[in-house]
Amino acid sequence: MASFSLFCNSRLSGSTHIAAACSDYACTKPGKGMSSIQAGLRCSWNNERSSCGLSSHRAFWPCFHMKFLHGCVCPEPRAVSSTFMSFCFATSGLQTDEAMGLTLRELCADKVPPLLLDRAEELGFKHPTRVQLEALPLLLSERDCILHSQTGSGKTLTYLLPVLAKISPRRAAVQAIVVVPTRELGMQIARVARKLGGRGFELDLQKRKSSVSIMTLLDGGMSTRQKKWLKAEPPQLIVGTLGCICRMIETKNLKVNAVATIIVDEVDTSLHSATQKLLEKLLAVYTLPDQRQTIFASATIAQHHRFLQDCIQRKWAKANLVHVHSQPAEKMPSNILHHYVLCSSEQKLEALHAVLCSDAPHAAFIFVNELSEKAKTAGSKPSVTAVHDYICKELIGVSANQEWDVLLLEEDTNVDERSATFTKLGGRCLLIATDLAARGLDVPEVTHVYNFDLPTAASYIHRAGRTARRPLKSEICTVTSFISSKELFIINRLENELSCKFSEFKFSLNTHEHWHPGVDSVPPCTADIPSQSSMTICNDKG
Ligand SMILES: Nc1ncnc2c1ncn2[C@@H]1O[C@H](COP(=O)(O)OP(=O)(O)OP(=O)(O)O)[C@@H](O)[C@H]1O
Repeated sequence: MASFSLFCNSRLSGSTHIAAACSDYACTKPGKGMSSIQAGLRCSWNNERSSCGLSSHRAFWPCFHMKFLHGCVCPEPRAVSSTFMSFCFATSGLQTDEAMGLTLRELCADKVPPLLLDRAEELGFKHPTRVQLEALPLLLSERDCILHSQTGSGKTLTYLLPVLAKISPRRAAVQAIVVVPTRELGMQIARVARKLGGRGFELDLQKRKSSVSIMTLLDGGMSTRQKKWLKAEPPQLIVGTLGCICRMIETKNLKVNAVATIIVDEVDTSLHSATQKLLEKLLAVYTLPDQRQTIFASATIAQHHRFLQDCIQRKWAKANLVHVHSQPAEKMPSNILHHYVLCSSEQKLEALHAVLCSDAPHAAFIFVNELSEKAKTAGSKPSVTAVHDYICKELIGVSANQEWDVLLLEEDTNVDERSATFTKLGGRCLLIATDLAARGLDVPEVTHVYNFDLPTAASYIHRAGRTARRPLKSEICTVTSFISSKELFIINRLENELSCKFSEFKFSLNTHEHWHPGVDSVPPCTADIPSQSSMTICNDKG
């Protein structure tokens, strides 16, 4: 038996909503724990306080067994279920979700085929990450959802499991679409989907075909063979860029009448004037929200309350769209250290070389800003290429780390080279890239990220997020930005906007050996911020 307290503004509606919220959330918990949670629910009033007792099955309600009886102000009765959940996680005092002991299998029991769960376990997904814990029950009960959580927190598995579980492998029709901003992210998501649900477990226990066929529709990569395949034997899952998917629908190569789920990954990248029109067509014209489940995902969604309302008003999603905001106080993983190096623009390349030699990262991403349109028209050499060439010249063959695979990724690289670069990612690689590589790419070996040029705050989050990608571990990773003294104010701004602390790496150009950090092993300040979790809910009444 465990209990918690909620403070509400209004007695009557508060008590009703708490009861409704608890049973609503209990209903989203699959399996045998559910009935005992509902049975044990009771509400009573005590000086403006509604106290709910929950007795539950141990396996399904582990967080309540560890800490309970906390107060939580509920500002809006309708938001009570979000408060309820955020409260549970924020006050549970748990460091990792693994510590809660709940397995992915228990969380998804009865809603995800055992073969799919077996495969997830084989791939190392045994315990859910925080966002999986919060969102999977909702997604598995068919709710439309905005998944808003840190980079590397496991959003891909969060939406792929319910999608693959819902697809009927014996029906030759496109049943789900994942929209991605770049071809590299598309290739990566298709790879994860194939590992989970693609060829490999062809037959289920009743000896029926149970693998899902997956196809990518990525810019620049549509062959006649693919178009024929789309028509003759449609795949069940499509992973593609918005432009490519819309083109295929308009040219009637892709039929969407059987689509039951659409996921828009990195959704904030689709909200610019050019792409938003295409997104509008896909979500509100070619397909209808009432006939499908809609999932949006990103680590950065500016003005998320407004985004949620807009989605409902524009009929991009159903009116009961839920915003799952996992750990909102921590914009970035707390195991990332943030450093900056002060140097003039002429010294930058040398400084980068020196830091690389000093850090000797296992694998790293080096981000360089794209050239301005003006510079491009003037025929200037992209600085990303210049950095790549310099690194190759200086590092390869002379350094002790000559086994690094130095790779280049930028917009102007042709499709085949981009695919080749993507397949080489992993192991001991140094990728020099523009922001093309900032979104979603998952190379768990990356321990260091370098900002040769400073990005915007949102881009900083995504670039930094290419490291620290083992959600249930806390190895320390580093992001180093190279700035001139004139750019120091930007660092201050980033500190405020991102709630993180930067420390200076001091360095002398003549003596690379004497590199030393300004402050030794500064713990990231986000570690001091109390862990929180919140979730906003919007129903028919808004
Ligand atoms: N339950 C889990 N247990 C262990 N590892 C996991 C689990 N879920 C996901 N991962 C791993 O965590 C890493 C990050 O996952 P993923 O790429 O889905 O993050 P993300 O939240 O989509 O990040 P981004 O916002 O940067 O795209 C991947 O290497 C993935 O394999």
